Amino acid sequence: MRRPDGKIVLLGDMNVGKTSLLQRYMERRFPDTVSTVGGAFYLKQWRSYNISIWDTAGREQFHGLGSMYCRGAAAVILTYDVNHAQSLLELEDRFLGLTDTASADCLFAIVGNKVDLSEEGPGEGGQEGGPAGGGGGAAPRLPKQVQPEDAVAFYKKILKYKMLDEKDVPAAEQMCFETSAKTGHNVDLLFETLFDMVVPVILQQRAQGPPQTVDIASSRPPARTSSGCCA
Ligand SMILES: Nc1nc2c(ncn2[C@@H]2O[C@H](COP(=O)(O)OP(=O)(O)OP(=O)(O)O)[C@@H](O)[C@H]2O)c(=O)[nH]1
Ligand SMILES: [Mg+2]
Repeated sequence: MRRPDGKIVLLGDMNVGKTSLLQRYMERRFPDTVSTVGGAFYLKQWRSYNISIWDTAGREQFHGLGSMYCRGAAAVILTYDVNHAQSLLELEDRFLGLTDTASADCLFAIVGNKVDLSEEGPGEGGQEGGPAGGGGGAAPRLPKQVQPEDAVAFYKKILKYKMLDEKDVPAAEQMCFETSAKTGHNVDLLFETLFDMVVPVILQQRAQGPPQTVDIASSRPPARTSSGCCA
């Protein structure tokens, strides 16, 4: 099996759409999901690099596994639901600490998912969304509870927590995304922006010594999603 050169990990509360985002990107569809048990990964070839993308369980009972999945990560995608303010608070309270095991150069992306459901968000109708409103059985729109500025403020808190200087890391505006796994809005942009950014981190990790990525040949994640999405 190909050995991954670098690792990206999705973290966030249950139900925010981590599995759906990954399936939208890797399989170009929005299937029904079941709450993830343990974790699962996909392998993505990007240029000449193999990047593993790990989906984790948001459920409290699997919380202890999070720091294991983050070990050596080149990037972490901290995911929340724009229509559910508590999911952003959970990132700070429960998930940020799990990233202590990530690479010292780890990049952080903050992703507000389910914008298709919010009153101000892009509607359904293809990869880049469509007209707002969406008739014909579309779910009723919800008041958006988290604004982009809230995500930017959280990004700045992360820099403080990691004791990083703003000028040494990508700007908050570059690392905060609003997505819809349902319509595909910004999903390619999110993953492909990160892939391009992790390549220098991978090169840096290589220069520092043996990779800290999980050896897929010998690792056994505790369980896979029932969608069986491991590549
Ligand atoms: N409308 C809408 N629904 C979404 C979106 N993303 C996910 N969902 C729905 O939200 C529910 C949870 O999605 P999952 O992808 O399973 O969430 P998760 O973050 O992986 O949850 P855990 O595995 O429990 O941590 C499912 O019913 C999805 O269909 C989105 O962008 N828009
Ligand atoms: Mg999941």
